[in-house]
Amino acid sequence: MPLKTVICIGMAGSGKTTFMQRLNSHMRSKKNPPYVINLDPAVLKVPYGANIDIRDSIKYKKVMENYGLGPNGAIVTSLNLFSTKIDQLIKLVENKRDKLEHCIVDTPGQIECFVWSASGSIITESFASTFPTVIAYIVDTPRNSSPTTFMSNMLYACSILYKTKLPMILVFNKTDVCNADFAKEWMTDFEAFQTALRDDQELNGNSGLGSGYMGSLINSMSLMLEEFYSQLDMVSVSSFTGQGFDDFLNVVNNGKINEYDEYYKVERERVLKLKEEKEKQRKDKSLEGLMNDLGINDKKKPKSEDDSAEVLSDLEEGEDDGLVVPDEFEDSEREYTFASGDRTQGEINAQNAPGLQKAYQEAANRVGKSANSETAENIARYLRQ
Ligand SMILES: Nc1nc2c(ncn2[C@@H]2O[C@H](COP(=O)(O)OP(=O)(O)OP(=O)(O)O)[C@@H](O)[C@H]2O)c(=O)[nH]1
Repeated sequence: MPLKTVICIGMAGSGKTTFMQRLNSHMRSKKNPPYVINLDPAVLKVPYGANIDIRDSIKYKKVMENYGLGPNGAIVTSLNLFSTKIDQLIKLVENKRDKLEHCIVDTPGQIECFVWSASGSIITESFASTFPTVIAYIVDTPRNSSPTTFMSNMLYACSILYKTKLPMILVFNKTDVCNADFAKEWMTDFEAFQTALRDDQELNGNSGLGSGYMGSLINSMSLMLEEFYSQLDMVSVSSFTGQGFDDFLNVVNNGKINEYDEYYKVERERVLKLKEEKEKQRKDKSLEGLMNDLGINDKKKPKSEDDSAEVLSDLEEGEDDGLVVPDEFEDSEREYTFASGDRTQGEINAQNAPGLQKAYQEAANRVGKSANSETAENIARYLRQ
């Protein structure tokens, strides 16, 4: 059995962490322990034993202080910093490929920080391109018993499904408090949802969310979402009592993983190939532009030889051009860093020059330019400036 990844996503307070805790203990009780990852940098306490915890490498409060950020900005920045290490994380999980069957991942409560950030996409993509991956979208059942809240949550889930292009399981949590049968009915019977919306309108009058523009918007949305519902599996669970976790595992292992292999993997490979080709074209183009700028592209003559237009400047010779000269102490180290000398920190400095030179020499060779080491050195010097 290949190792599968389950990424838990859900609105703040939907019970992701409690769900992770219960899933972990449920799997352990079946003698099938998972590999557990926490990607929420802001959580104070993780109630399950995590094999990898983002908080070990990123100090969320320090990120806030050092970068002068608010809580959400700091979550995104923490994820950005962490995503530079994603290949190492994937390698660690890959080492468990033959020993474990599942890897479960908790994500930040501020759903948009993960789902709509570049780093969230990088992390999700990295998992999905290495292991069969499903999204467990956790829904707070009692809070979604109003048709308008339910619809808003489903729209969010829909956007995540189409963005990640990964199989999704809707997990209606907290069913010890409120049964999720109503949700099942709304998802399968359009008339039932319309009736609930009408009832809500009658109950709350014009002040309710189910009335006016919102009401008619939700009405139309519910028609549109029929297609979305048909692509989903739904389970109801209680992270408190453990009810429904066998069903959840059954859907992960037998239903959604097959879907991943049949449809998503093929689609993913096609998209990745397309992306690679586009990226290669973009790199070739920007390298050519760079060569042109430096006047070393033999396809084009240097500008000064054939350009009739002159570049005008208001500056007298020797006049200050306003460029800021860096302070001597400006390159002092930040307090918060990853391992020293790591290029992923995002600093391209003078020490990286030999590496840069080599990389650009190779790049120049790849695009068939007659680049010699002097050319590459020029490029490196240009970039350093
Ligand atoms: N009754 C009941 N309460 C639950 C259940 N699961 C979680 N809760 C409660 O819901 C609240 C939020 O749970 P968390 O697990 O912290 O939710 P979360 O989605 O991880 O929260 P954030 O990461 O902060 O967004 C807590 O008070 C939990 O005790 C459940 O199955 N039943």
